[in-house]
This record gives sequence, C-alpha cells and structure tokens, in this order.
Amino acid sequence: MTTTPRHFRDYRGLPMPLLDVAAHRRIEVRDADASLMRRAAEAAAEWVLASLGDKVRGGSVLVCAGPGNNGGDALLCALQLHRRGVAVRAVVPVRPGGGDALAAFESARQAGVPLLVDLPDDATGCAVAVDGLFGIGLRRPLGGPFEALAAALSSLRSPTRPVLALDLPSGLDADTGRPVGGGPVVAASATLAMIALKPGLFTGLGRDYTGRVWLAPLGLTDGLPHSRATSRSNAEGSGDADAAGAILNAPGLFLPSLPARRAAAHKGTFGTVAIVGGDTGTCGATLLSARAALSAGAGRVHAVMLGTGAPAYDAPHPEIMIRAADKFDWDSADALSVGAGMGRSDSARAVLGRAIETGKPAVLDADALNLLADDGALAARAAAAGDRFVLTPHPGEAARLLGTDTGTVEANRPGALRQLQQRFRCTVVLKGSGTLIGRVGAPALLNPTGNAGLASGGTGDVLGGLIGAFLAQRLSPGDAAAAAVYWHGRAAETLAERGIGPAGLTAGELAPEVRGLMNQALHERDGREGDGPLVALADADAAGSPRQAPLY
Ligand SMILES: NC(=O)C1=CN([C@@H]2O[C@H](COP(=O)(O)OP(=O)(O)OC[C@H]3O[C@@H](n4cnc5c(N)ncnc54)[C@H](O)[C@@H]3O)[C@@H](O)[C@H]2O)[C@@H](O)CC1
Ligand SMILES: [K+]
Repeated sequence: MTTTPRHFRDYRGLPMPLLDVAAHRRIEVRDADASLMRRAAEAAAEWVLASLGDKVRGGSVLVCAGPGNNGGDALLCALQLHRRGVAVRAVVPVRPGGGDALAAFESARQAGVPLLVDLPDDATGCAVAVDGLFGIGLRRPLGGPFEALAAALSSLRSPTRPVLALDLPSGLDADTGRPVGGGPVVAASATLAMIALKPGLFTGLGRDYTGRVWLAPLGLTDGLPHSRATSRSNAEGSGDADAAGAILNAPGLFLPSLPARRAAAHKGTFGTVAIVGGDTGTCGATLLSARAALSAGAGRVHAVMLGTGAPAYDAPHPEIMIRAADKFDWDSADALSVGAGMGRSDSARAVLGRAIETGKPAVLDADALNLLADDGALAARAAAAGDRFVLTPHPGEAARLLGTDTGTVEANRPGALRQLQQRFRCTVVLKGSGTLIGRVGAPALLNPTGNAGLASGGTGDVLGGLIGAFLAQRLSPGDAAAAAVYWHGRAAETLAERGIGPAGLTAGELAPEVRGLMNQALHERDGREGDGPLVALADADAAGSPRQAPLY
C-alpha cells in the first residue's frame, strides 16, 4: 500500500517525537477511554481495507489477538472488518482477563466474528494477517501459544500477503528495539504505531521486524513534528514535545543552519577542515574521509598523515592538500576530523592530544576513540575540553569506551548513549541500525535513514569526513552530526533505489550522492541558481502577450 489512509499521518521526513513506554502510559492515564481502542481499531481496519484493495470481497483476513489491550485493538479491528463484509477470523488463544479487552472480545463474539483458539490449517489462504498479540505491555518473552503464533505470523509474511503489526511487532521492546527477554518477535511487513512513534521501531533490531512504519495519532498526540525551537531544550515546549525521549532526525532540524551559497562567497566562507589520520598503510581511510569532506561543501580540505607512504596528492581529487602531521599548521583549520586510519602509536596519541588542545571543533572517530578508551588521562582531557567534540563510536568502540562488551551496548543503545554523554559531555553518535545522536542541551535524535549497504568498510570514514565538513561550515556539533548522519543514510537509500546497493555499495560512492542530496535541499530552501528575477519586456509577441526574458 503506497497511499496514506485517512486516519494516518505521513511523518516521513519530519522531526517526530519518539515516546517511550513510560510516556505512552502517562498519555493513556491522562486521556484513555473506551473510544481510544475503537479509534485504534478503526485505523487498523482502514489499513487492512486499503491493502485488500479490490480483494475486499474475496480475500480473507486473519487476526491474532493477545490477552491485553493490544488484543483488544485487534478484536475491535476484526469486528469492524466483519461489519463491512470482510471474511475475517480471529485467533484468541487466551480469553482476555478484563477491562476494554474483554469488552472487545464480547462485542466480537456477539457480532458473530469467528473466534478460534488455534491457528487454522488454512491460515496461508488469508490475504492479510494482523498481529495483535502484544504491544507495549509485554513483560517477558513470548511463550506457549504466543510463541507459536508469532512464528506463524512471521512465516505468513510475503510480498503479496502483508502482516500488519498493531502498535509494534509482538515481542519487540518498544524502548530499545531488542526482543523482549531475547524471545521471538513477529516479523511484520508493516507496523501501525498507535498514539505516537516509539524509539524501538527505529533502533536496535527494530527495523528488521517492523517493515514500513505508519502512525495513527488517534487524535491524542498532536503527533507533533518537533519544531527546531522545541528541539533545542528538554525544558521548553509542551505536550508531546516534552514527553519525547528522542526525536526522529529530519532535515528541518539542521537545514536552517547550513550556510547559504551566496554569489559573493569565497573558499574561506565554507571553512577549512583537516582530516587527521593516515598511519603507514592506512592512508586510504584518511583520503576516503577527506573526499567526503570535499563533497559535503567544505571550502578547503587537508589530509594530515602521520605515517609514511602517503601519495603526494590524491589523483582523483588533487584539491585535497596532503600534509605530514609533524609539519601541519593546526591554526590553518577551522575544524578537525581525527582518527580515520590513524593507528594507536605513540605519535598518534600525541597528535590526538594536540588536536584536543587546539580548541577547535572536532570529530573523534575510529582510532581516536580507541586511544581514548586506552588512556584515561587523555579521555579526561577530552571530557574537560567542553562540548565542541563529536564522538562517533560504533557499538564495539562504545563498549571499549564504557569498559563493557558490545552485547551490553546493543541491549540498551539509548542507555549506552546516555552513559557516553555523561562521561564525555559532548555530542555522541552511536552508530548502527537506527543511529542515535546525543546532543548537548537538546533531546537525542534517532536517525531513520540508512540500509544494509552501510555495513561495509570505509562508510564510517566517510561519515567522519562529512561531520568534519559541516563543523567547518560552522554548524554546531549537534547539527553537524544530524546533517551528516541523515544524508549518509539517505545516500545509501537513494543509491539502492538505483541498484547501487545495498549489496556491493562502496563507501566512496556515498559522498557524491550526499552532495546531490544536500544541493537539492539547499535549492529547495534557497531557490536554484538561475531562478533570477524575470523582467517583462515592453514589446509583445505576435499573439499580443508581453514577452518575458531572464534579466541576465
Ligand atoms: N490503554 C489504552 O488506552 C490504549 C492501548 N492501546 C493498545 O494497548 C496496548 C497496551 O495494552 P496493554 O497494556 O494491555 O499491554 P499488551 O496488550 O501489550 O499486553 C499486556 C497483557 O499481556 C500480559 N502479558 C505480558 N507479557 C506476557 C507474556 N509474555 N505472555 C502472556 N501474557 C503476557 C499482561 O499480563 C497483560 O495482561 C498498546 O500497545 C496498544 O496496542 C491502544 O489501543 C490505544 C489505547
Ligand atoms: K502487536
């Protein structure tokens, strides 16, 4: 289904608030009444009807309902479909214990919706399946009949038979994107989030289970896209904005800070970035990063090499100025990106110390992070240097920085991000599926762009170069990280749409794609060069209309 049904909001590209379970519970306590479940069911039924399309009369729908309110949503959805003449059956292995869910069960039963205890033998004959087993109330791994139903729902998913998860795929932790208790999770083709989006739909393993995510605000949350103003402070704003533990990263948050490309600009206008790394044998990473910085619009790019064996110049990009670290004039740079291919030698440690001392905004990536993990004194100096750094650990680097293991970081990515920020007091980008960006004095961002094409060598070096280029263009560390992460992921998506990935996407292909996306966004913001004023000439054409011509 590609069109947006009536009750849904198409939030893509908007900075939507992401509400954790506690925030959802607060909204429920404040606003819940029986009509809420009916509205959730209406939205779900609308989705199912839209995806049935012209199969409304012929196709059957299989709904799986759990014992709580998620099951209640599913049962009222079944009831609404039944009333509209759709052949629908509901599998209810455990009768709801009470409240709205029990009332929904009774309504469905009395209306004659076929209610089954087990999955029917002909389940594969359905046109659409609905996962209403559990939502945000799941406390322990799916077991018994629910485990079997989750497996059955996952196996029903196919390109021609959608499985719709209500609120979230059953078994997924709404806050962390991990399977609850390490148990099974329904693999859905689409997820209809009720009231608000949840962080777990976009981070951790979430994206592997949700399929496309839709939002039905149910008239409760304004579903508010986060404004740039409210995103600046946790304390300001109102309603959903206050409740947001994180915000979905979107161009509206960072685009206003990008410098305009005015006619009178010169190369100094867009800053100088130094990409620092290049140990003997690993200069490629540094060049990859430097090329990305060029594509992201930095005015000048230095590649600063610690080791030997660097080429005199980068043949495809002779614009990059290659420098030896011991001769580099640190004052010539406005921003630094430190770590790509840098190694962990004593001279690398000394160069990192020097970079920290410069007082310049800097990305600390790759080996710079490993050096910080190894050297507590250096880490303390970085932490004391204020909020001008952007740390970009992948989960393994984050684990080393926190003295833990990768599994622990992945089990609670938002928690790991908070710990890193408490320790280093600066912007932190925790990479992975659903990259998290912890900003100073503003809610964290969760990035919705990207795909498996980014899971290859060098993509992190490209990201470091992009962030460095945006810092050189005087974006704040938070905005620089948000812009780079968003377009880096979006580039992987647009390349994949043209068949350049996800398989075989090379890191170097990302940078020109980011350039295209960025220029498109700047054109939309500022108008296109050549969109100059029109002037009406005094004479008229043969038909008597005044002729118009560009001013120049
Ligand atoms: N409360 C409300 O006002 C609304 C709730 N909504 C729906 O209700 C959901 C939340 O409802 P609930 O809080 O009832 O939670 P769930 O429906 O997610 O399930 C909780 C129920 O399952 C039981 N349970 C938990 N883990 C279990 C396990 N592993 N095996 C067996 N039983 C288990 C709990 O004891 C509880 O009875 C949301 O995700 C959403 O789908 C929406 O309809 C919007 C309105
Ligand atoms: K569900």
